[in-house]
Amino acid sequence: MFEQILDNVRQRAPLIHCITNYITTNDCANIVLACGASPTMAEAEQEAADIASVAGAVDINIGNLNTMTVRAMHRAIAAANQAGVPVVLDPVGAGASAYRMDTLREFFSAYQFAVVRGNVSELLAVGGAASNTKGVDAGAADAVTEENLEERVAFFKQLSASLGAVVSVSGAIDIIASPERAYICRNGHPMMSRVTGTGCMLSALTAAFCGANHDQILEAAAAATAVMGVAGDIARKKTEEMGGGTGTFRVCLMDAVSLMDAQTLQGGMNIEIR
Ligand SMILES: Nc1ncnc2c1ncn2[C@@H]1O[C@H](COP(=O)(O)OP(=O)(O)OP(=O)(O)O)[C@@H](O)[C@H]1O
Ligand SMILES: Cc1ncsc1CCO
Ligand SMILES: [Mg+2]
Repeated sequence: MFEQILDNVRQRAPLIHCITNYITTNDCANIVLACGASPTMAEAEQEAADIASVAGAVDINIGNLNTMTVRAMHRAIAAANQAGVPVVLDPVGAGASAYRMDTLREFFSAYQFAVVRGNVSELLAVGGAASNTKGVDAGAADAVTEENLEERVAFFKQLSASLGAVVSVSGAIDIIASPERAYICRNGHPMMSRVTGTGCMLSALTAAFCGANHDQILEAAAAATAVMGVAGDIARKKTEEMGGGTGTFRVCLMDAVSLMDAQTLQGGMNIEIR
């Protein structure tokens, strides 16, 4: 099924409108291209609605907010909701500041999101639980482990129900939850958290996958996570062979997403459903 979802991205090449942070915007544009979709980064409030309303999906990332981009985000999300375009929200740094939490609260009260995708500390904060977020990074104490997996899956299924959105949580163990069903993904490598923006890239990738698969949002979000995880495994191996560090790894990760095919995905992914 994930192979078909990937194939749809390549065949349909959806336009993905991203309003993201300037730290990782180039990586987000490149990962969208790498998977076969077509990115446009546009954050002027004057044009946000025009672009969002004709996109296959919209990616909203609150990593580095300012008054102007928040205004553009409101325009883009409202237009996407009006046009039936799925919106992926990355609540970067949720729990780190009142400004981020207030902005998220405004979003959740006014709009509908297809997927809310972030690291575990961010999604604990979104769900109103105690969060140990370290700025934009997940706190070690919040990690999903084999011991707390059952409890976390239940929490994120419930959060999915209350947000009316798929909840996609990244870390060593990824959880992609709807109210009834969750995919658990155990691919990837800790080196992924030593490169900035792998989560931002995963959100952009999730938007690309949703943009080509409007009728299967849960599966599209899980497939995006599986592709990123398998790419992380491949990149780790390549980096090791080259004796490289995090810089090499970043390039290998992009390569692995661009070269991903059905067979590699099928053979590499470690996914379970609960
Ligand atoms: N310890 C780990 N082991 C395996 N994979 C990991 C690990 N940590 C992160 N990943 C993978 O890295 C990607 C990004 O996840 P992470 O939780 O670091 O996102 P993030 O905190 O939102 O990143 P950022 O905000 O820096 O862009 C996901 O594909 C995730 O599966
Ligand atoms: C480092 C950083 N700071 C704000 S956004 C961002 C990119 C990773 O989320
Ligand atoms: Mg993040």
